[in-house]
Amino acid sequence: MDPLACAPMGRLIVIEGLDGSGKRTLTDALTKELADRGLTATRWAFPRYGESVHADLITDAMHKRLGPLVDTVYGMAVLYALDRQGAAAGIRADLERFDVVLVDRYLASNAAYCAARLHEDAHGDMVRWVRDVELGRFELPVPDAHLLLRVPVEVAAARTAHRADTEAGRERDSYETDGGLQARCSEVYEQLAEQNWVSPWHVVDGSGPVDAVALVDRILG
Ligand SMILES: Cc1cn([C@H]2C[C@H](O)[C@@H](COP(=O)(O)O)O2)c(=O)[nH]c1=O
Repeated sequence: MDPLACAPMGRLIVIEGLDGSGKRTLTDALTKELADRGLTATRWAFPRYGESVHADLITDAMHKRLGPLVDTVYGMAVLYALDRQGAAAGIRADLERFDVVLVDRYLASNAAYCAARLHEDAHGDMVRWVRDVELGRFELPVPDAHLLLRVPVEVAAARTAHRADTEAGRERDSYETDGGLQARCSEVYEQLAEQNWVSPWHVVDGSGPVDAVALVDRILG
């Protein structure tokens, strides 16, 4: 074997969608389907609650624990980006060890949610900023593909409300209770998918069960 040949890198697949779109369930189904095909997979989720100081600061802001202080879109965008920067080396290492690395929310969440909190005129600048900072300056591993779980905003909202009622300690955060934000966010996601922002996007209907077999076929080509 050529000693200079590089080991093949795993694929970095990002799962995106509104709060309540079913990202966790889809990630579980993909993990199982990949294992059934004899492929190794691991997973990450952002923000890294309980694992990074940046995620702790995000939680304070999301649950309105800042008192008279205000969170700003820019401040939040930086915190989310720093949370990911702290994970970059770990993700890179996983890409060398696993066939597939599944990520539940990545920089596209920052682009979609932060843009959705700004006037439409500023959306382009926000989306560019996220890409330049996270992939450019922070050098995060670049995704090979994005999966966007498309669900009507009302369906996603009903799911997060149900989760808050039935799961202990799963109180809805300030983004989840803001229907206007979720609706604008959904629009930005559609634009990112349309542009194949950063990598190819696959749109998946998340209102019912997802066919993981067909989806893995699509992703792996
Ligand atoms: C990962 C990430 C999440 N978010 C938002 C989306 C969610 O409403 C919220 C928390 O994510 P979660 O509900 O999936 O735990 O943070 C961003 O605004 N930027 C990011 O980079």
